[in-house]
Amino acid sequence: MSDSVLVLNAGSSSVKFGLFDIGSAEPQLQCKGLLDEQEKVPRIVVSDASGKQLFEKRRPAGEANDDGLFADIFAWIEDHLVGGKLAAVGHRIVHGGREFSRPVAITERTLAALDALTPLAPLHQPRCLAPVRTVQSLQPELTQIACFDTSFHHGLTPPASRFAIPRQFEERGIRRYGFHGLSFEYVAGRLATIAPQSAGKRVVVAHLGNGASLCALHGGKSVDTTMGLTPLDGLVMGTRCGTIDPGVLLYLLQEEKMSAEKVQHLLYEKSGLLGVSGVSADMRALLASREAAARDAVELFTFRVAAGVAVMANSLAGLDALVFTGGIGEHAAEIRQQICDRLAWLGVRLDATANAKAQQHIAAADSQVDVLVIPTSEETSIARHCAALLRSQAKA
Ligand SMILES: Nc1ncnc2c1ncn2[C@@H]1O[C@H](COP(=O)(O)OP(=O)(O)O)[C@@H](O)[C@H]1O
Ligand SMILES: CC(=O)OP(=O)(O)O
Ligand SMILES: [Mg+2]
Repeated sequence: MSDSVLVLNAGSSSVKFGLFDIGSAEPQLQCKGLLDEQEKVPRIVVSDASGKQLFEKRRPAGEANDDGLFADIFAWIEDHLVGGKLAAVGHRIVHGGREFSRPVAITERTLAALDALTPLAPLHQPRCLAPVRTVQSLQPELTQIACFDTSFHHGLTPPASRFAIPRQFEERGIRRYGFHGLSFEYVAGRLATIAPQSAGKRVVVAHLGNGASLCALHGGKSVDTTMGLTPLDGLVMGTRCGTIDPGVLLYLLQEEKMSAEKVQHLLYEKSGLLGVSGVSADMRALLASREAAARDAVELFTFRVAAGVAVMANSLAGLDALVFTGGIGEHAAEIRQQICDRLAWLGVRLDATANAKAQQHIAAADSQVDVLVIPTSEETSIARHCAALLRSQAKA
């Protein structure tokens, strides 16, 4: 049996992991797992590549950190590695800042540089970096590789990358970085296989999960995206406000006398679907709710996704394909329908039956825009990057 890579993807509402065999050109998923913290009792669930459950363990609710969780994941994987060895652990790191434009092996210096980016992704960066430290303490010799959400957007140029503030701030790195790049990269690759006629054209990918953003792809490359310096910008998210008049922040600070920490907490953790609905950050709960405020939150979500698609279409000077991915994008037919209804003026039309069944192609025959559902796999993107980096290190 050949070597494996363990991939850890610590997102804002879930921790996902995958064990990949990297013996062949394309990494092969051996097993995958999930910790769903939105359930009342958080559970780790491990299943094989086909989805058959292999292992389940409940975690105590409200743990102070994920150390115990990662120790459990590690123990399970070590027990199930037959033959070959674990060559590396690959991590999804949300912010790579100016410095990290491609995957790197993690050193103490890298870790310190990534830690310093925490103010630019306060919800994510600590969650992404904690498992790096846990693995360091469990297996100090094991290679760990950082793969960045921001890398895929590194080629963004003005005007898409620029904020309208004095230029000296841009020189200091205050610009749009964009996130969810590992997901957009994976989806762009799948699109090239599934719909090669659309892949090279003007494509908008809607990654709609707990965090949500859009990416304008031209020739498979990111040319615009809705997130900015931080993953707070753009669409309405589970608990994040998305685009907001910056005057609101000034008002909260100056007139409401809120501290910067309180404003950060409000905008990252208490806003978005949760803040508007007062019910939940989870789209499943909002769609099931009879509360008017839950409907308001869904309406604002779809309104802003559709508005964002129009902005991305502007960057592409048109729209040939729209792809839905992420937890909401893949599973919520009603949300896809509402968004596409709002985009009818751009020539987007859904086939209601195909949409309800979440088929790969969901555009109606008369749609001017191809519409697809493509399940994402940030873990596969990370495994590919790790395998490539390990191969290049072996050659060097
Ligand atoms: N069947 C479903 N219907 C509606 N929304 C769903 C469904 N399944 C998952 N979701 C939504 O997807 C979100 C999680 O998306 P995901 O991409 O897995 O999250 P993360 O951003 O943490 O990676 C959940 O918060 C939930 O709102
Ligand atoms: C960048 C981001 O928002 O990530 P997630 O969707 O995992 O919260
Ligand atoms: Mg995610």
